[in-house]
Amino acid sequence: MTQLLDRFASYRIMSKLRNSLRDWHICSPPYLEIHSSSDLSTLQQAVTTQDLSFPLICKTRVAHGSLSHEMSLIFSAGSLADVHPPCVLQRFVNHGAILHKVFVVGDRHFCVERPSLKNFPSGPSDRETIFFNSHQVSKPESNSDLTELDEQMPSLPPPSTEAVAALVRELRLQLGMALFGVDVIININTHTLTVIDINIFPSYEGVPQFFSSLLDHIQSVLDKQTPPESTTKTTTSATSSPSVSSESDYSVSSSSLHK
Ligand SMILES: O=P(O)(O)O[C@H]1[C@H](O)[C@@H](OP(=O)(O)O)[C@H](OP(=O)(O)O)[C@@H](OP(=O)(O)O)[C@H]1O
Ligand SMILES: Nc1ncnc2c1ncn2[C@@H]1O[C@H](COP(=O)(O)OP(=O)(O)O)[C@@H](O)[C@H]1O
Ligand SMILES: [Mg+2]
Repeated sequence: MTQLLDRFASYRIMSKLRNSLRDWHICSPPYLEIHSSSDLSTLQQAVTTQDLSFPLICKTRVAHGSLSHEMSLIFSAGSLADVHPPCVLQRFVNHGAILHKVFVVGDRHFCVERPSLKNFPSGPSDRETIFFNSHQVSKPESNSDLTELDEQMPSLPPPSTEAVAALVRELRLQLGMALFGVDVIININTHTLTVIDINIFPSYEGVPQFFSSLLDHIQSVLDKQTPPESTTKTTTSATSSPSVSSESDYSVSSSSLHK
């Protein structure tokens, strides 16, 4: 669970998805971990070596808390002086300003559309670094110049239902969690489903079925935990089992309920 608090850890999980989900053409953008401050030329060299093309999006290593949503868009090698380690530099992927939030509750998941960053021309440019807070661009009510497309573009296909289901199945296994969120975008050029973020405590905003799904999930956890003999002794034992408090799935759901 703690791995999702650290973008270095969660991005390693994300980058392995390309192999495990090869048949579904799911990927995550290439990125570079910046552990500590170094001189500009070393950083520029690292970016070139990793074949990271501009623009780049820079995000803090820490993935939760108010400061973790402060990020920047960097358009040239000279502007790499604007990064503040520890952080990740990730290739910016044009996606038509649409974010798909996938909210997972046990065996079920729900997709909700959100606003997102607009497209930017590929390749380096002399544009100044743009500093922004992700809550300005990807909350349901976000209304920012950064999410207004500068050009008309054909609408993108929604993410494939089967590919999203495969992604959720794989992440559930890898994370060993039943309550989490995944942010995905569709690359406007390749239509590839691209994973950009995994969230430990998503809001489930826009999912009216959340509470009933959560109850179903808790019930299924309890059903799996109840020893077979006790089910025959009393019909109420499944809902009163005290052992549930040590179940990690339940701890997570409990925290989510308190958000
Ligand atoms: O990192 P912390 O400070 O815990 O902030 C969280 C994350 O930003 C969540 O996802 P993301 O990182 O993708 O923005 C977000 O959920 P949603 O984006 O799903 O709404 C939560 O929104 P609220 O639960 O609404 O506060 C927000 O509290
Ligand atoms: N690689 C990327 N390419 C394009 N847009 C991105 C990329 N990564 C993030 N974004 C945009 O930035 C927003 C915040 O990034 P995200 O990694 O989800 O951070 P947070 O933890 O703040 O939610 C996303 O909702 C999306 O609009
Ligand atoms: Mg996010």
